[in-house]
Amino acid sequence: MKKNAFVSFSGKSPVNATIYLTGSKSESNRALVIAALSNGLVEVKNLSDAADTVTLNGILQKLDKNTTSVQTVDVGHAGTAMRFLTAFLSTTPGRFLLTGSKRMKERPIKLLVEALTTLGASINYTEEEGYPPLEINGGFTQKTASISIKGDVSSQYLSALLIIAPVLELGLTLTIEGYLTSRPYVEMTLKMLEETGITHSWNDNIIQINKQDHKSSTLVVEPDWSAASYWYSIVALLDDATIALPHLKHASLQGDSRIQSIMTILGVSTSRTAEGISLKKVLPSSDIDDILDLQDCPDLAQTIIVCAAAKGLHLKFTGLETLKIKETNRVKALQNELAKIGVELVEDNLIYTLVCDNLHFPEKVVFKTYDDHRMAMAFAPLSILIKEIEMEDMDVVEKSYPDFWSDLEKAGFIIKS
Ligand SMILES: O=C(O)C1=C[C@@H](OP(=O)(O)O)[C@@H](O)[C@H](O)C1
Ligand SMILES: C=C(OP(=O)(O)O)C(=O)O
Repeated sequence: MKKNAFVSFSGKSPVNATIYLTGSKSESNRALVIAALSNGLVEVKNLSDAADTVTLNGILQKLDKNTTSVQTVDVGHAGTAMRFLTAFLSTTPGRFLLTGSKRMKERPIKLLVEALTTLGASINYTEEEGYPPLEINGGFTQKTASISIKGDVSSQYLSALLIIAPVLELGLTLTIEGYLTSRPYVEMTLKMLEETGITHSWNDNIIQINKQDHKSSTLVVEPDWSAASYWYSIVALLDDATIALPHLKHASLQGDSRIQSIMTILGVSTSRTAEGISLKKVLPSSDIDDILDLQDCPDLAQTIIVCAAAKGLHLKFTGLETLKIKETNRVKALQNELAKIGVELVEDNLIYTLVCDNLHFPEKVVFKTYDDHRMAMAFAPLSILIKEIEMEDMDVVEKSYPDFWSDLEKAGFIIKS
């Protein structure tokens, strides 16, 4: 049963809180699949509590290597798990039906399936062509090392292919066609592979990985920068606040650490401390780019757009194309919910502009979350400005940040369900 959260802010200022964020979902999901392919050589520490990671871990633990019957693998809403498992199961002897939630069946996977099929994998669609569920006959004889894939739909396809590359008999030569979206996630994949001894070359648009063994190593997952972004929004909307985020790394594997520089324009300064990172409310920097390009960090888009809207900033954004194929169509979801505070997000030729002339904060707003954790977490900070928010389906946050609501309580928010 879905339950709603009633969120308000105590008004107590200044806010001083220390928040221990869970591990990065992206790093955790890579670590799990790399470890599963490493013949027991790679160990993983500090796994995320994110439901997507718990789901992927459960699936990998439960796989039966000795059965010839079809194993049904259900990833729910977990996009990275779907993409990584499509590649992983293709290399794993056995028969699998890889499926997910209703929304997962609307999230495209054709480019990845085509790339794997070119390598030699056996994958069929059981419902709509180009979308999960997939029927996978795992453990293929590789036909070629060379494949190419469009880079502008989802970087997860590339990461999925790169993670299995070291165990492919002929290795992998991956040509990226066109623009590479979410590029830092591909860099994260390669860096984590490097930590486990896997070497690669990346020249122009070609990434090459030879067949090679992982080395005995430990992948230690960093705290989640996407989760940290909601704390930046909270600090930006408060009059006076200091938030400590222990163990968070300034120089991170995660591209979402870019929130540090972006949030200077919304009035949050970041400092490095002996423990990790500390956020403080400051005067906003006036050094604003004409257009903020979010292609490298799509998961920050909702945080930044909602926070900027609440501050009445007429900012412009590009790089939002991939938002339409995530947990929901995030552009539409943002447009619908921002309208409730009088803000429009207007698209013109792939440039999105916040129009805040009618910005207002009603006494109470009910926000919908569209089965999207980031909708709930991006809009919750508005309870600093709106007397009461009713957030639909509060447990949606479990996908990446299960402690979100209890962490808010530590900073003076009041959460009732
Ligand atoms: O590889 C990853 O861990 C991710 C890549 C991004 O997806 P796209 O590459 O589809 O933009 C991001 O939005 C997602 O939350 C996690
Ligand atoms: C898009 C996301 O996740 P995924 O694609 O893994 O479902 C996300 O966490 O914002």
